[in-house]
Amino acid sequence: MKILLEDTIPFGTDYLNSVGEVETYAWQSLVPEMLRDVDILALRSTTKVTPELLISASKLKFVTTATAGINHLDKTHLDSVGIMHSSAAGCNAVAVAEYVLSALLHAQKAQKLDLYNATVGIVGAGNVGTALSRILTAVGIEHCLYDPPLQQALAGTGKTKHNGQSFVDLAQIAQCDVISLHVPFIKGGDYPTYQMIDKTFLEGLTSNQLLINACRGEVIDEAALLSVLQGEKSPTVVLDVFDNEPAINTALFDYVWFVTPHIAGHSVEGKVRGTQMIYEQICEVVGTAPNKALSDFLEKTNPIKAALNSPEATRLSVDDLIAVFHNVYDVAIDDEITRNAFALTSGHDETPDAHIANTFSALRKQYRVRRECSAYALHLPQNTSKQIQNTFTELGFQVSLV
Ligand SMILES: NC(=O)c1ccc[n+]([C@@H]2O[C@H](COP(=O)([O-])OP(=O)(O)OC[C@H]3O[C@@H](n4cnc5c(N)ncnc54)[C@H](O)[C@@H]3O)[C@@H](O)[C@H]2O)c1
Ligand SMILES: O=C(O)[C@H](O)[C@H](O)COP(=O)(O)O
Repeated sequence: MKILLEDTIPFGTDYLNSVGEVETYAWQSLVPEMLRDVDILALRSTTKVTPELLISASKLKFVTTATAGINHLDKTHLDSVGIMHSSAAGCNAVAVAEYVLSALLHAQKAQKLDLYNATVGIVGAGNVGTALSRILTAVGIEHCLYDPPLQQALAGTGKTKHNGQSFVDLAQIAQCDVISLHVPFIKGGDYPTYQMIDKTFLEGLTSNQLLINACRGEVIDEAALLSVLQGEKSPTVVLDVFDNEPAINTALFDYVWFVTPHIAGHSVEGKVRGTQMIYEQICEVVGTAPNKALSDFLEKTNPIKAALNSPEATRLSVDDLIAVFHNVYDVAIDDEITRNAFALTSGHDETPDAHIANTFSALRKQYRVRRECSAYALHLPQNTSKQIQNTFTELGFQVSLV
């Protein structure tokens, strides 16, 4: 069984070399001829699986992506030619939720938000939306959900809430202090998401609101966003994703608070979990039992020793949360790296458009090592209250008192 893997899949060969004859291809080098004798193809989101790519793939029986998003797979075509397909649903949900938490903590620090009195509107309550809801519940931040397909599916089973949270409509989401987008990019059908955050929605926002997009750029009408951002009552905006990646519109950078190059889900855990998931799927297709685990591939981290200002309080203070959590992930670091990379305009011989696309892609490919809360042992003072210990445990830390 020949398995062709994109070289962006961490530990792909280590996971799969006992399952079949593994070959890798360099990122962005895949052409139809390379698929002539391939049975299984595994890739990530920047490789588009189109009818043209598959023209010679007569043996191909399974395509899988080590990512949550699947809009790069032409599912209609795969179904029509009988090629099975799958994805790593939920692999990086926690990473994205941690990205959003970091943005919220910065908003509190910058006095853009009173976090413990704010409401977060989560658009899309799937794996990422649910992971974010869990984090917000752990920290005690009010939130609500907008997800008509899920709401309808749950209504069929007599449920009106998801994860204990209520559903609202899009008009109510538009009133929230924070709006965080976590839907797939879907064109057409009953619940399209293409530009669902449209001109009218954007023009209704005020300077007291924070809009975060870490799902897909196409979900926002980006031209309308730029025009609103250039206006008087522009909301604060955090963008991890853009229209037309990697050839993005960098004019947005001057108006957006934090910009990052589509890395919200790029924790080590998020990526390796993706590999673990596609490994298990491929084992099933091949008919072999998986015998490798995530823990075989994840290295240990150094512990974090937290000196809390108010360890005995019954509620974790935002300052103490910031002091601990920004050891794990700080979106401002990625914003700075991104802006610095795009600021280097000389020393290359590319056209401006090619320079933007290459810079965006390079930032993603060379992304730093970033771990999730679950990778860290957190040492708290002996007098830390049970409530604060629980909050950190629910955030994923391995908590102990020292
Ligand atoms: N920036 C990143 O690094 C990153 C990482 C992971 C995922 N993503 C993106 O985020 C998306 C969501 O990820 P996920 O893992 O939660 O996916 P998911 O499939 O688990 O959840 C998506 C949710 O959106 C809901 N939904 C679909 N259409 C909707 C609509 N019109 N209005 C409201 N809700 C709708 C679905 O019912 C579902 O509950 C992915 O498809 C991917 O494009 C980005
Ligand atoms: O859909 C996803 O899982 C995310 O957008 C993910 O970050 C994509 O990562 P990529 O394949 O582009 O490295």
